[in-house]
Amino acid sequence: MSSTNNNIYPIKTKVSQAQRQKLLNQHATVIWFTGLSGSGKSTLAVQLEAQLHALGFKTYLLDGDNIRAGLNKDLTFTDDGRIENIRRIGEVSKLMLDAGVIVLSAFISPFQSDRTQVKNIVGEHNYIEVFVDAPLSVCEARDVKGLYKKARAGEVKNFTGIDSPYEAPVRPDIHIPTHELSLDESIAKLMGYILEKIKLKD
Ligand SMILES: Nc1ncnc2c1ncn2[C@@H]1O[C@H](COP(=O)(O)OS(=O)(=O)O)[C@@H](OP(=O)(O)O)[C@H]1O
Ligand SMILES: Nc1ncnc2c1ncn2[C@@H]1O[C@H](COP(=O)(O)OP(=O)(O)O)[C@@H](O)[C@H]1O
Repeated sequence: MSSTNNNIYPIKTKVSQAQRQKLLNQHATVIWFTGLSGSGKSTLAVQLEAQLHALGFKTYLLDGDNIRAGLNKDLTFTDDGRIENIRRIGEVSKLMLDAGVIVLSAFISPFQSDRTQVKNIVGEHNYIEVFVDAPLSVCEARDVKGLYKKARAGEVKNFTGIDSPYEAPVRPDIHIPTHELSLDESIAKLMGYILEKIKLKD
């Protein structure tokens, strides 16, 4: 018997991912929302999940604030904290894909290399990247949680767009400029792209 890594011996299940997908009648996919704080990731992910669920798809939404309140509450907003945050969410997303689920992941995920790593972890045919795009000035004016104000006052450190970087995706699968599109228009654009991809093909 050979070990893959330090005496770890993964078991093989009797039920395959293909069988789980068939039971759920969907192509398990990760829909990855990336963008500045206040760009609209959570709003879009919540609405999209509701619409997909209403159509009978089995979904689960992973959202930055929720995950950082539990699984990842040990992590900070330093570069290293964010890198580990996204690595873990990539692995969680992979487990959920294995379960056959449509995963909506809404994280700032500011670094291109981390998003590429997630794509590699879950497989590029199972990954749809959504760039939720609004200029920093618009996100700051929205200031949904008052965090930009705190960051400008120096009360919150390492805030994305202020004193921590955001690397915009160069070739996202979908680009949603939320300062130009209404929520309904944004959801229509997302549905138009995603519905075909998550249908199970024979
Ligand atoms: N320093 C700093 N920078 C950015 N965001 C901050 C920070 N501190 C707290 N918050 C809150 O955490 C949410 C972002 O968490 P994420 O896990 O998505 O961030 S990351 O992907 O690890 O960069 C983010 O949620 P969104 O506004 O929905 O993006 C904030 O509510
Ligand atoms: N097209 C749009 N899509 C998503 N949110 C929008 C859009 N237009 C305006 N907004 C507003 O922008 C804000 C985005 O906040 P939120 O979803 O919490 O962003 P994030 O999760 O990226 O931090 C909300 O107040 C939302 O109503």
